[in-house]
Amino acid sequence: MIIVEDLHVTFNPGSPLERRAVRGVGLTLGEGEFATVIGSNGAGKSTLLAAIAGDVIPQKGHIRIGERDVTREAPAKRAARVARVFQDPLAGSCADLSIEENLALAAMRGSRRGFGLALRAERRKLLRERVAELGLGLEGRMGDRMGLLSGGQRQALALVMATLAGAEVLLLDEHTAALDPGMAEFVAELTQRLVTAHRLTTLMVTHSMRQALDLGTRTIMLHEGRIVLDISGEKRRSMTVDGLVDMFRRVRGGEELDDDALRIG
Ligand SMILES: Nc1ncnc2c1ncn2[C@@H]1O[C@H](COP(=O)(O)OP(=O)(O)OP(=O)(O)O)[C@@H](O)[C@H]1O
Repeated sequence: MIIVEDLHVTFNPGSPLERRAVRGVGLTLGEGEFATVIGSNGAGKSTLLAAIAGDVIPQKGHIRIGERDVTREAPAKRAARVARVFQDPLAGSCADLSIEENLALAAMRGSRRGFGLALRAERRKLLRERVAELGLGLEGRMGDRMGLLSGGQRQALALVMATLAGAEVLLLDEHTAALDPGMAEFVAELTQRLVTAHRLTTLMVTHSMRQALDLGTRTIMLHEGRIVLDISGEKRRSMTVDGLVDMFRRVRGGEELDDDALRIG
C-alpha cells in the first residue's frame, strides 16, 4: 500500500531556476493496486516516483508505504520494499555480472545473508526456474554477462528481480519505451502477470495511451505537478484512447500535442 499526502517537491527553491515539480499530490493505492500514470513532459511523473523511492526529499507532505512513514527515509533503507525499473535497460542491473549473479543480488536485497549463500544450489535452481518462466530461453545462459543481453531481455529480468527482492511497491518509469514494439508488448504483458501474481502495489509511467488503459486498474493523469484525472472501474472501462487524448488536450488548454507526451499505440 502507498499513501501520498499533499506532496510538494520544488527543485532549486528560491533560485531563478526554481521548479515546482509536484504541487500537492494526494494518492492512495491499496495493496496490489496497479495504476498507470500519464502526463505531459515535465508534468512531475518521474519526480513523484523518485519521491516514493526516496531519491528526492519533498518539502512538504507525507509518503507512507504499508504502515511506515518513509517521507524522509534514505533510499537504501526502503530499497528492499520499493523496486524500480527505468526506461534505460542498463539502469537496473549490473552489466559486468552474470544473469545469475544479478538475480542473486536482487534476491538478497534487504537480507543480511552473504552472496555465497545466496548462490547455494537450491537457490540457483529456483533462480533458473524463474528465468525459464519468462519463455525467453535465458535459463540456458545464466552465466552470461547481463551486458550481452538485449534491452527487452534486461527489462524482463529487471521485473523478475523486483519480485525476487520481495518488494511491496513497484515503480515503472516508461520501462517499455526504449524497446521495439514486439518486445514492448511482451514486457507489458509480463508486467501485468507479475504484478498480479505478486500483488505488487504498482505505479507505471507511460506515454502510451493504449498501455495506460490496458494495463492495471486505474489511470492517473498529472499536469503541472497536480493530479487532473484519476479514473478506475466503469469510468475507466468505458474510456477510449480517443477520449483520453481529448482529456489530455483539454487539460493542456487545447494546445497542439507536439511533445512525446502521448502515443496512441
Ligand atoms: N533534478 C532536477 N533538478 C531541477 N529540476 C528538475 C529536476 N528533475 C526534474 N526537474 C524539473 O521538474 C519538472 C518535472 O519533471 P519530471 O521529470 O518529474 O517530469 P515528467 O512528467 O517525468 O516528464 P517527462 O515525461 O518529460 O519525463 C520539470 O520541469 C523538470 O525540468
